Amino acid sequence: MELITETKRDGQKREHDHPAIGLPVAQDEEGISMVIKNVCCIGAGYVGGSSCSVLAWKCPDIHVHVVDVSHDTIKQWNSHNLPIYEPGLDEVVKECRGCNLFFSNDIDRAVREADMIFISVNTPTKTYGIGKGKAADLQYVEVCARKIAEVANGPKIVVEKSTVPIQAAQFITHILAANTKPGVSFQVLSNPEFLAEGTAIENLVNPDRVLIGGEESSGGESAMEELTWIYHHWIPQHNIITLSTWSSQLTKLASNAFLAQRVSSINAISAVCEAIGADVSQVADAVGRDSRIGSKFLHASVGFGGSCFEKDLLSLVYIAESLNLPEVARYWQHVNDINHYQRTRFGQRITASLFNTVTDKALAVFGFAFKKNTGDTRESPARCICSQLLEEGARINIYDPKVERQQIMNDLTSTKATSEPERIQKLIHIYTDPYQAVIDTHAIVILTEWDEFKSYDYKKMLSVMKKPAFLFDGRKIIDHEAVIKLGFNTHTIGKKFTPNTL
Ligand SMILES: NC(=O)c1ccc[n+]([C@@H]2O[C@H](COP(=O)([O-])OP(=O)(O)OC[C@H]3O[C@@H](n4cnc5c(N)ncnc54)[C@H](O)[C@@H]3O)[C@@H](O)[C@H]2O)c1
Ligand SMILES: O=c1ccn([C@@H]2O[C@H](COP(=O)(O)OP(=O)(O)O[C@H]3O[C@H](CO)[C@@H](O)[C@H](O)[C@H]3O)[C@@H](O)[C@H]2O)c(=O)[nH]1
Repeated sequence: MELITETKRDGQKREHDHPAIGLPVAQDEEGISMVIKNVCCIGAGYVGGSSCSVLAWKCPDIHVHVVDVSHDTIKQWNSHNLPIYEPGLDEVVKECRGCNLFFSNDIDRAVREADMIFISVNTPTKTYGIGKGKAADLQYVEVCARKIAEVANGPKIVVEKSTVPIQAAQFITHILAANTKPGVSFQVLSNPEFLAEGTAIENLVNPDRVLIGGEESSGGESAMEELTWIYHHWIPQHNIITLSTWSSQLTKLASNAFLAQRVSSINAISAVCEAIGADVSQVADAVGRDSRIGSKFLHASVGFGGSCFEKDLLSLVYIAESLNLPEVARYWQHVNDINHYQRTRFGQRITASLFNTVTDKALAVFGFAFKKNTGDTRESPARCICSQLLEEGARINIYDPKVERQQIMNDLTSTKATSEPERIQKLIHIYTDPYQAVIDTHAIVILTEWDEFKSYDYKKMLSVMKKPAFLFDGRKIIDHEAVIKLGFNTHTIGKKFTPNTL
């Protein structure tokens, strides 16, 4: 394995390739000795990688070992090119890696050495069998529970960080309890993660709240105290909420459902605005000034994306259906349905505005990630809208500052996206320069809210485009008056189109 040399917080240059052991006993503020904290995290994805990097950074007295089944992912965590893009993450990893933060594939060793084990593996929507298309797939969580049961050699606190349906902690507890050996005991806690991609480091350093759910027993309470002690290194007590396991798990799903519901609510209003001639930005601003409502998550858009909102909404729908609460299930299902409606509506508006056909027309697409400041394309509205346009025969020139070319190609030509991958592939061109991407196109379509899109020279772009030139702002980030003055026919969410007569 390649050795990395990095300058650490003590100013020393160090090389490393494997986890160190034998860190000193930790002490809290009063100088009371706490148990040695060897923390292990199973799953080196967005959540495991970022949250444990911050944990190592804020707790130099804790040894943090992040493990994963994927060799490629771990190789990247141990390189200068991390597997995920998050503002600020590189700096945190650089400072701690090789000191008290380690990444490896040695899951057995990490579990054995840890006194606290975070489970941060993926919990996608099931694509098969019972609950297909709605229920969370817990197979990876179960594999972790069984692995911990198999190799644990002493008392362990198991912390479920993945987003899971209620009752998941019970099934983890059941698997662990059925496999206890002499000298081995387990406590299971729920500690859902609330970071948002693109702002993960900021959210982890200054969280609105941290939830710690556990059992009402002396073992459960002392495990909760241990985890509270870790978070106390940087988070004030009033932001740490202890609650029951079920409340903790349900709060995570409810929080995402509430946020998604706000986006769908304003998007539903945006359709009304377009029909009657009101402006959704004005409505959102005025509605959000009511302090009981607040202004966040009221930005109308092409719809929400990302790996969590849809998945967690569907999981909530499935739970409600399983509990025989069909009205509740329908309510949350509709939040997701409005999201699909919003994406489709925008794609249809593009085709309708371009004289009812986009066949063989070149369109420049700005943005493919599901939101700005991330390279993540999971459930990105751009995937859905591009697929819609490709189905209509449009040629699309895509530019995104962070998404890799291969990722875009995979997303648009996978069997999930199309039944004709070869035809579709020929219609897609990926650009690294937005000014090249617009040459000879009929329209610019903005699908991610990257800040750099606001400051482009649209006059220069217009000069190399076909006329009449169109601009579809699916994120409402451009100065529309300015681009209309330049000569663009400008369409945006939540506002009626006025033909450009200039
Ligand atoms: N991405 C987010 O912004 C976010 C935020 C909050 C909560 N969550 C939740 O956190 C969980 C993880 O999400 P993510 O985005 O980090 O997922 P991810 O897909 O980025 O990472 C999951 C990692 O777990 C690894 N893994 C799977 N099974 C494993 C096993 N048995 N042993 C070792 N490694 C294994 C995978 O290889 C992968 O690297 C999910 O439940 C998600 O809903 C995600
Ligand atoms: O006013 C808004 C706000 C967001 N969005 C879109 O909604 C999606 C989700 O955005 P955001 O919530 O910022 O990003 P995520 O990384 O998906 O984070 C959500 O999902 C995570 C995973 O569960 C949670 O941890 C976070 O708290 C929760 O915000 C993105 O496509 C945004 O563009 C809008 O369209 N309008």
